[in-house]
Amino acid sequence: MRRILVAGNWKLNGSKASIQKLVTGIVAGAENLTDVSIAVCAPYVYLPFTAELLTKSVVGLGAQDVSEQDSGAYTGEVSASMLLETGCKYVIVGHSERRALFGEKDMDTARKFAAARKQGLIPILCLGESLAEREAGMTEVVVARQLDAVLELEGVQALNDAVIAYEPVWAIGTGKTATPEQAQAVHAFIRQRLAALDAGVAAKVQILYGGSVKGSNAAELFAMQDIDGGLIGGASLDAQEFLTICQAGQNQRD
Ligand SMILES: O=C(CO)COP(=O)(O)O
Repeated sequence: MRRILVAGNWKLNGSKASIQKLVTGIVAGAENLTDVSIAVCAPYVYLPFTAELLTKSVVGLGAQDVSEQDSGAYTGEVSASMLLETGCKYVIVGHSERRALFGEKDMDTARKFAAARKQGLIPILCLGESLAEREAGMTEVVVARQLDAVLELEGVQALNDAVIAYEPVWAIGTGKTATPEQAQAVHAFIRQRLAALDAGVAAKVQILYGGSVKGSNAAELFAMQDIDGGLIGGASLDAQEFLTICQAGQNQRD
C-alpha cells in the first residue's frame, strides 16, 4: 500500500507572522497523524524560518522551484544544494504556473528534476493539461509529453525517488475540482505509462492530485485507487483546513 502524502504549496503567500501561526497549528495537529506524510512548500526566503518552526516535527519542508544549475552566474536562481542545506526534503518542479507564466518548457522541468535528484531532494513533478487541451481531447497527449521529457533525460528508475502531481490547470484555484473519476482516469494513465517501462516503479510511485482540494472533497479523491494524496494550494494556508485534508489521508490508510 502506497503511503498518502499531503503537501501544501503556499505559492506567493505568507509573512513571518502568518507562517508562524500556520506552521504552529499544523505541527500541533500533525502529531497524531502518523499514517500520512505531510509537507509544506514555502517561498524561498521563508524556508529557513519555516525549517526552524518545523524542528522536531514530522512535517517535511519543500521549495516551490529550483535552478537546473548547481552554481555560477545565474542571478536570482537558487540551487538544489542550497535547498538541501536549508532543510528541504522536497521541491516542486514544473508547476503549471511556472510553465504558463514563466515560460518553463518540458525539458527545463526535466533538468530541474535532475538537479533536485542529484542532491537527494525529492522532486514533486507537476503534470497537467489546460482547459482548452482537455476540451480538445488532448489530456493524455499533454500529460504523456510532460512525463516523457523527464523519462528521456533521467530514465524510469528516477521515479523511484520522486513524486508526481497531476494538476489539471482548469482546476487550480478555480474551485472547480476534477471529479474523483476524472482524476483517477489520468492517474491510472500515468501509472500505466510507467508500468510499460517498469512495473515496480509504477507500483511504488506516489501520484498526488492537485486542484481545488479542500477538507470537504479530499476523502473522496484519496479513496481512488491511484490517488496517493494531494498537492494543496489555497486550502494549505489555513491550518485547520489543511489538517482536515491530512486527516482524510490518515483515515484512508487506517
Ligand atoms: O496549484 C495547486 C497546488 O500546487 C492547487 O492550487 P489550489 O488548491 O489553490 O487549487
